[in-house]
Amino acid sequence: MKSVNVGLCGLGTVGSGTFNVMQRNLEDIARRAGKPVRITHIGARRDNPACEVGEDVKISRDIFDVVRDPDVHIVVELIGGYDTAKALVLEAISNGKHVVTANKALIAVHGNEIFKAAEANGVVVAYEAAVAGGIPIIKGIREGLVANDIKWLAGIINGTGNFILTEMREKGRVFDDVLKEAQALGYAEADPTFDVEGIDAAHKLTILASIAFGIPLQFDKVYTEGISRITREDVQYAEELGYRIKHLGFTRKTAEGVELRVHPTLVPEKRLLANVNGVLNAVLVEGDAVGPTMYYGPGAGSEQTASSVIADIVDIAREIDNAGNVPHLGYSTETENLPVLPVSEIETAYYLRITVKDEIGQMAQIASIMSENGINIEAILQKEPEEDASTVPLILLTHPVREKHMDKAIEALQGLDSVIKPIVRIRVEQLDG
Ligand SMILES: NC(=O)c1ccc[n+]([C@@H]2O[C@H](COP(=O)([O-])OP(=O)(O)OC[C@H]3O[C@@H](n4cnc5c(N)ncnc54)[C@H](O)[C@@H]3O)[C@@H](O)[C@H]2O)c1
Ligand SMILES: N[C@@H](CCO)C(=O)O
Ligand code: NA
Repeated sequence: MKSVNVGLCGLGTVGSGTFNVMQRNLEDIARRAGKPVRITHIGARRDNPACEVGEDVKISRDIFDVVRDPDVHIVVELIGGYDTAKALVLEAISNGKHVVTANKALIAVHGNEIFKAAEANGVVVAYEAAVAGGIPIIKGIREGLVANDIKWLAGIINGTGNFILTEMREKGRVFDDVLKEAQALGYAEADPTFDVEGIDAAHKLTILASIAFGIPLQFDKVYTEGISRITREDVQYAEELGYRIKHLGFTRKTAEGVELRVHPTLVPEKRLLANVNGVLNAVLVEGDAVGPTMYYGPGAGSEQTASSVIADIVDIAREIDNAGNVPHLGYSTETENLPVLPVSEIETAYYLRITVKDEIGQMAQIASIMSENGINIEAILQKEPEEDASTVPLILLTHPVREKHMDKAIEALQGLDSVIKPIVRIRVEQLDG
């Protein structure tokens, strides 16, 4: 093929970044691809003043005109959301076009169906930009770590959430104020509850677990907790114990099945992951041959994400007549269907914040409930009484325990007369391979 024509659907944050980087680096991109690669058709509801689109590019207000354009070889879906995006991608596939998307919601929820359709039609659906923005993590795992039996991976995979936690810790800012800034910077999802309630991270973890372990995409089985209940006090107490609170996606293969979970996590402050701040993302992957490797970079942003979108476009352009030599989820046959474990069977250490009446004998009662449930305490901090002087926060760090035993202990603790507020629990991961 002499030159490759790209149809761009959606001209928002990522769409405009993709257009501008393609224009700016056109010559280098052509030399790297071995042929000219051009955006020839844009589908957008309105023009974007951030993009100077020349006369040579066709503009359609109906994005479906792009997937029906016989001259377009690669359709780039950057509109986001589930339904229209799914219809658009499936129609592109059935019209024999390759697809590039940044839409993790679409891949995590409808990816199994979409990849099947793509394979049946001999086209590729590429999604590097969908996970960890500009970091080449899909390529890193699916190709770079192909030799390894992957044991586990842990990642900071939502830029907005990490930006919020960082600003709260470093500057003492309040949650809502930082979220507004993340939205203005173009980091947040159209519905920002996807960011702060962990749904976006769960979409990305679904994808990472599938390419790490060769299991089907199973978004509905991810245990998901967001950061919206994290307080400044917990951030501070964690710090006194030598930890940082990070919102992690975590997946591990055990003899019983696969853990798939997204939640705030205490990470020892000396770990690299604990020092990934702002909108930056990082994914730590443990392979049996290579050991731990970490991938670090911008998790969101216009040109940062465009970097991954264009990497996929060039990958396809290089092999356009022979595309598809890397299987969509990295495995060309269905893997043994490893079950996903319920969260009750997962074992982690815990940080607990228990607010008790300031009276004698509390500690003994708490210690005895913990020991009845087989839970060992690693550290206890007794803080100063709170403003009203009648209650004190007790901060406990435990050794690893099955979640179902911790559930029982918390239920018993919560039943004590002296425990007067809901107990806060945050899981702890040492992340030391
Ligand atoms: N913003 C980021 O940093 C980032 C990073 C990685 C992935 N993503 C993903 O990229 C995708 C796009 O995100 P964004 O931040 O660019 O969003 P955005 O809201 O800035 O852009 C989406 C654009 O698509 C347009 N659009 C939506 N439906 C349309 C339709 N039916 N017809 C025509 N135009 C339509 C909107 O008008 C808007 O201009 C999403 O799937 C998002 O999750 C975003
Ligand atoms: N809203 C997402 C965009 C990148 O996927 C984030 O903040 O990480
Ligand atoms: Na990526």
